[in-house]
Amino acid sequence: MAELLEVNGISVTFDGFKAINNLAFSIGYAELRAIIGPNGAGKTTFMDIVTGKTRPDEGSVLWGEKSISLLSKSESQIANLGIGRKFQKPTVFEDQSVRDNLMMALKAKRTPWAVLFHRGSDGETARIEELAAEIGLKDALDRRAGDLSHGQKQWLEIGMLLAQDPQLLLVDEPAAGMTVDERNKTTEILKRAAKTRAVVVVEHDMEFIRNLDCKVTCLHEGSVLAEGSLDFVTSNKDVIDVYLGR
Ligand SMILES: Nc1ncnc2c1ncn2[C@@H]1O[C@H](COP(=O)(O)OP(=O)(O)OP(=O)(O)O)[C@@H](O)[C@H]1O
Repeated sequence: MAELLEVNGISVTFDGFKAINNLAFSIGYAELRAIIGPNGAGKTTFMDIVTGKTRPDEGSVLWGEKSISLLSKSESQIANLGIGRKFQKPTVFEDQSVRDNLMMALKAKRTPWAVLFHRGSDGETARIEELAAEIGLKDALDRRAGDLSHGQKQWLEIGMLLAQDPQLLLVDEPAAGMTVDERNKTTEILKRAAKTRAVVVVEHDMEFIRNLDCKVTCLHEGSVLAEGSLDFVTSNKDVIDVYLGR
C-alpha cells in the first residue's frame, strides 16, 4: 500500500445519529497532518475507530504495506502494530522521575522474551537520553514527573509514546493549556517526530496549526469537508460557513 493508513467509506451511528458518515482518510509513512473541525465533527470518534475503541458499521481501515485490516484487531493488537495515541490530559507516573517514566515506556515495548533476558543496558540508557533530548527534557531526567509544568508533562508523555516507536502517533489537542513558549516547543517536537513516522494532530488552535505547516483535513458532520493547506482549507466557503455557524 502506498500509504501507511487508508480509511475508506467508514460510518458509525450512535443511537440513530451518524457521527461518522462515509469518511475517507489516508496518511503517508512520514507525514504530519492536522485535523480540524467544529465540536461534534467526529474527530474523536475517528481516532477511536483507528485505535479499535469504536467499530464502524461499514467501511475499511487498512494498515501498512500488507494492507492489514484493523477492523478485525483488538485495541492492544492495534497498539502493537504501531499506533500510539496521546489523549488531551497528560498521564505520566507523577511519583516517578522523568527517567523512570521513559524507562517504563521502553520496557513496555519489549517482547516477553526480551524482558526475560534483560539486564539493563547501555543502549537503553542512551535511548533514554536521546528521547529526553527529543522532547526537550534532557536537563530534567532526574526530576519527579509530578513537579513538571503542564507542558513538560505533555512532552514527557509524547516521549513515552515515542519510546514505543509507533509508526503512527495520534495526538489530541496538544496545545491546550500551554504557554506560547511551550506551544512553540511542542510544534518542534511534533514536526521532528513526523520526519520518521506519521503524526496526526487534532487541534482547535489555528495559530498552532499554522506553525505545524502541514496538510490539514477539516471534518464536519462525520465527513471530510475540505483538505489541503491551511490557507486552502480556511478559504473554503463551506469551511467558513461551518465555523461561523451559517
Ligand atoms: N458513544 C457515543 N454515544 C452517542 N453519541 C456519541 C458517542 N460518541 C460520540 N457521539 C456523538 O458523535 C458526534 C461526534 O463526536 P466526537 O466526539 O467524535 O466529535 P469531536 O469532533 O471530537 O468534537 P470535539 O471537538 O467537541 O471533541 C457528537 O455529536 C457526539 O455527541
